[in-house]
Amino acid sequence: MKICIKNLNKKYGKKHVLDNINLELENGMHGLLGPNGAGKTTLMRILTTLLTKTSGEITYNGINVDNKKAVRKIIGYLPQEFSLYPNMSVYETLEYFYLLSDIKPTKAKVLSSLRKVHLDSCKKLKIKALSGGMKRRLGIAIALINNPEVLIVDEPTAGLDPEERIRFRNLLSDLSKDKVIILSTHIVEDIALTCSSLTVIKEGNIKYNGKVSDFIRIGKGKVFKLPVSIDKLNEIKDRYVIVSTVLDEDMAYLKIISDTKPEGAETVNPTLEDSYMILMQEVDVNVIEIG
Ligand SMILES: Nc1ncnc2c1ncn2[C@@H]1O[C@H](COP(=O)(O)OP(=O)(O)OP(=O)(O)O)[C@@H](O)[C@H]1O
Repeated sequence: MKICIKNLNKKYGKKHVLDNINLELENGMHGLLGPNGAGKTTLMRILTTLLTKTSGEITYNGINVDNKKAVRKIIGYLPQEFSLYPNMSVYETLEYFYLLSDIKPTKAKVLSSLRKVHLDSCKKLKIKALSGGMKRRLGIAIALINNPEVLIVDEPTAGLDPEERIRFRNLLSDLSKDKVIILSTHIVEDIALTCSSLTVIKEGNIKYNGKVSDFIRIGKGKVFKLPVSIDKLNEIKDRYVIVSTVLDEDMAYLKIISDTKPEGAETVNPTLEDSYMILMQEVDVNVIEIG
């Protein structure tokens, strides 16, 4: 599968929300990252045919996005919010969505769908008894009913506990072998651990598109560990972008971003988050107190 996006624009009235987006996406896990209001959901909703573009062209192996009926057959979408009937069981819910998709829900098909998302042992549970992670895995099973070649997931791990996040990430990685998966998230770690390529959007413009490994190199030679005494902290805050602060007695152990190496600092390998911070030039101080 190859998705080609050419000169895509979306305006709400005079507001230019997507500004001449050009992208090519192939099979594998593709991350979509950007601050609130960057245009990620708008882009995903246009890709799923739920929203019409203002101008530009999108094709899926040559099939134009304007051909909604054909495109909907090849796309599965897990939106940020979705509702299910609380008193239906997991099995009944999936059966119901099979019917909505005009596919006969044989027992073998429904059970195979549940197995894919590791919910076969919970088939009798009512929706209201599911955890957030189980509900989202069921959402994936629903999105996969048509065996889509493209799967688009919006913030799937927000609010999940670490165990469910890991399980969900592994599920997406397994599915990405023969699909294009577009994963939009604010959780940079999810992208670092699952995606091979990445698009960063800010204010409707693409700031980066390419391999995750190349993106991380943006931060090479610009990220440092710097121990300072707590009384010098304010002075340092004015001079550098601080990505994390660990306080221990009268010392602060900082991770900072700087174009040049400050005195007393140690150069460290950048993470995806550090490189993202450099690209965005936004400060998000993370204070962990010890003792
Ligand atoms: N229906 C609408 N009418 C007018 N403006 C809209 C509409 N939907 C979204 N916007 C605006 O478009 C911009 C992009 O919104 P979008 O939801 O695509 O961003 P996002 O990157 O998904 O943000 P978030 O990470 O917060 O979900 C925002 O400025 C938003 O206010």
